[in-house]
Amino acid sequence: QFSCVIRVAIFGGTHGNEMSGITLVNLWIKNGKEIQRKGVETKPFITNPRAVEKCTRYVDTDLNRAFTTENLSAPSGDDLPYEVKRAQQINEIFGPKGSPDAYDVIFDLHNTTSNMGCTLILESSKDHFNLQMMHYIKKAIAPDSCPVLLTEHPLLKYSTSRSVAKHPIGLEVGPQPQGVLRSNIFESMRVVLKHALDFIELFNEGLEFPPCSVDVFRVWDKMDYPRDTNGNIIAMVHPNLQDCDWEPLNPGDPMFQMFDGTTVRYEGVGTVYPTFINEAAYYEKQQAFVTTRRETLVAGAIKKA
Ligand SMILES: CC(=O)N[C@@H](CC(=O)O)C(=O)O
Ligand SMILES: [Zn+2]
Repeated sequence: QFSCVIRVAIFGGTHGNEMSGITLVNLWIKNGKEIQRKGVETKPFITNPRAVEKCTRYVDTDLNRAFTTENLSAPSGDDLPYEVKRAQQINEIFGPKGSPDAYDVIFDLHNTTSNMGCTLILESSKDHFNLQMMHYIKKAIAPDSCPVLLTEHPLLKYSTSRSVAKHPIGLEVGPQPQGVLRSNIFESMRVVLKHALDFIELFNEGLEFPPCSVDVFRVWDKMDYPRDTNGNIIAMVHPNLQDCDWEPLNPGDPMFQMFDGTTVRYEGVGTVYPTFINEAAYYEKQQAFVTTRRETLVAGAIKKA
């Protein structure tokens, strides 16, 4: 599965207003010492330079939704949206997606305005390499925590920049406003990446990682803000829910506060764990938060061939 040299890319600026990843990647492009590991080729890369320049999420369309087979196989031309052209270039450099030539690992660095702490995003419950890595990171940063969000879902999964790699990993750290750098958020992203690269080095040196289990939050549903018949938002995230990412939300618990002061309560079946609560970038996606359910995944042993 792994060739001799493990190829790793670190993406910053997939969204041009998420400053931690942009800043770290630019630092590492200047001086890569911190991210060098034995037997590992690590490439720091700014994925959406035009959005970074304008300090905006994207220019034409969301790059982190653009890596569909349809986009990647579209005949290239000047009329394509900027991010679709960029997705094709990224797929050429780091992919092709789904092929043996693709990069082994891509870390994609994001910030959120939600109070999610340092979240690892996993795209497949069957990715034992990533599960082992996440297990390693969780142990390394304890007693601090680092929740794993599993985005595997028949309808809600999206085509990310990192998905061109064999093992895609999203790193989502918040709360941090768009266009702003906060030292605590910046440092926690840096620390998680350090442990991740340490893991890859140990794996590359031939260390065997025994079977383990990893607690994850699996994406369950997306919740929109209450709206009037014209589609205008008529409520806010309820104060009891605001900033309570990863905490249980039970049927009957307050969810939204209408502008007229009344409370909208959660009416689902059973306990869910909301996250991406009040994420600024998701207003345009009609999403106030996502619900997740807790699950324990088992990772088989891994060892480099
Ligand atoms: C706030 C934000 O941009 N979150 C990312 C999550 C991810 O990378 O999977 C996104 O929507 O693309
Ligand atoms: Zn982002």
